[in-house]
Amino acid sequence: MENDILDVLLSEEEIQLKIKELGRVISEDYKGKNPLVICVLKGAAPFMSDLIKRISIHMEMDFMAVSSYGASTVSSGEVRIIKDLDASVEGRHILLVEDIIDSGLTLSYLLDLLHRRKAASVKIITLLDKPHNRKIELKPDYCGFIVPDEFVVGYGLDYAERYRNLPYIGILKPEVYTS
Ligand SMILES: O=P(O)(O)OC[C@H]1O[C@H](OP(=O)(O)OP(=O)(O)O)[C@H](O)[C@@H]1O
Ligand code: HPA
Ligand SMILES: [Mg+2]
Repeated sequence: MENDILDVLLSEEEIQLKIKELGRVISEDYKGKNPLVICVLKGAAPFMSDLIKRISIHMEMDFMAVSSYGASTVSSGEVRIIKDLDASVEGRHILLVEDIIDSGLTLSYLLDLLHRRKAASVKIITLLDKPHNRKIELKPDYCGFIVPDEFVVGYGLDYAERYRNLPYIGILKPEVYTS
């Protein structure tokens, strides 16, 4: 598995330090709001799990599973809901947790959905932002790191469902997905 990684982009330590800082800011910004923190499965699961431990105010969590990449490095453009939320979002302050924003298609679909379901507010927190190939203009409210235009894996991010279990974020060798 490790042999397929070209370079380590972000170490475990760098990721954890950033999450601590993001948790502090979120705790301040959402004081008294009891936010509903929504994890966009599967990629955001490790980030969500580390982030909530750094949030020091009351909050609730829920999960949604969507997929648009399948076994490809390019978005299919079609976002499929695989698992919907358990609870209503009406009147709630929502914080959407993502691992990466790339084309922007996944989040623009979810933003639209949550607004139609009458959330009081919807904000986005992403660990990684890859702004180079946006198909839709979209800016995160909170962001860990801007990453280069490379296919990255690890810490939840996959290629064809693999590499999610790497504890760091690395650049995948192009021969892995071009061969
Ligand atoms: O901005 P976009 O181009 O839409 O790409 C970002 C989305 O793509 C990946 O999820 P994917 O659909 O591969 O599902 P997964 O989280 O289960 O890996 C990633 O986790 C984001 O949710
Ligand atoms: O660079 C990426 N890596 C893994 N999953 C992704 N989904 C969108 N971009 C990426
Ligand atoms: Mg995802």
